[in-house]
Amino acid sequence: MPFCYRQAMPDLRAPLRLRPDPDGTSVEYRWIPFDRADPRWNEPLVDLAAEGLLTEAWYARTDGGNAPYFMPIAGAVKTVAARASVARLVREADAAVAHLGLRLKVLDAYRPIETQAGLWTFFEQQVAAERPELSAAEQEGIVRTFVSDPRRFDREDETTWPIHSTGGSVDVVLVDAASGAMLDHGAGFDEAHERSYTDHYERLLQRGEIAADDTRLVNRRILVNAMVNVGFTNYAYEFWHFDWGTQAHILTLQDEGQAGAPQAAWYGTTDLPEGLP
Ligand SMILES: C[C@@H](N)C(=O)N[C@H](C)C(=O)O
Repeated sequence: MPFCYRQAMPDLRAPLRLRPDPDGTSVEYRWIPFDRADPRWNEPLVDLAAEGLLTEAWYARTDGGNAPYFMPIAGAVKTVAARASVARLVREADAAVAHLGLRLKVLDAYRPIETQAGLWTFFEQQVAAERPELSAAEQEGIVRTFVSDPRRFDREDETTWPIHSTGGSVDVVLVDAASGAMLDHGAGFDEAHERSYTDHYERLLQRGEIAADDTRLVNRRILVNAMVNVGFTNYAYEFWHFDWGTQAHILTLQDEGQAGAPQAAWYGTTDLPEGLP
């Protein structure tokens, strides 16, 4: 049974947790240890589409429709794959939004290092072009907020493993079940802007700048509450990013001060099995 405060009938429209440090950026998870004795350590990656989930391999798209990239990212895989238990939990979250006429759609999960490097380069170039007044260190701080750093990756060094290379991280959005159209979450997927911070619209509501029924606020609440209720943690700077079993998952549980939370991650870096393109 995964560690979580699962509610039988969660209020999917409940307000979201606010980041404790609204000025902080990015999360340093690499010092969280791994438990290689955990039975889930060797759990296989599975194709999420074959598991009945809606998927769209955003980074592999060749039709130019994958903003903010508008082109495929190097090494992107066509299969949206995640660890078997992660697939099961996403299915549970998907079922929890069905009564609202909604589905979850997974845009990325397991990610090869080459793709992680391609994303890092994209954000480096974007931030440099948009924020030339910032120092190189300040620019890197923004890049780190939106992408895990792949540059020191070493299979033998567990402090260098980007979370998406473990199959325990998933990037998820809500879509209308009938039309398949992506809902308005108030920011685009992978949009490097404060609008993407999960609590952005909660803060606007607190300041009286939006109404309590604002679609962007409500959609974001439904997505995050559905995923968190089955055991995922959300990355505070990306409304779409969720973890289970990764170093970021453990770090977030610790930051939230959850008593009895696991102390070590159970998914390490892995490879796509042969047969999954
Ligand atoms: C690039 C974005 N979709 C993402 O996955 N960011 C997280 C923080 C990561 O790269 O680990």
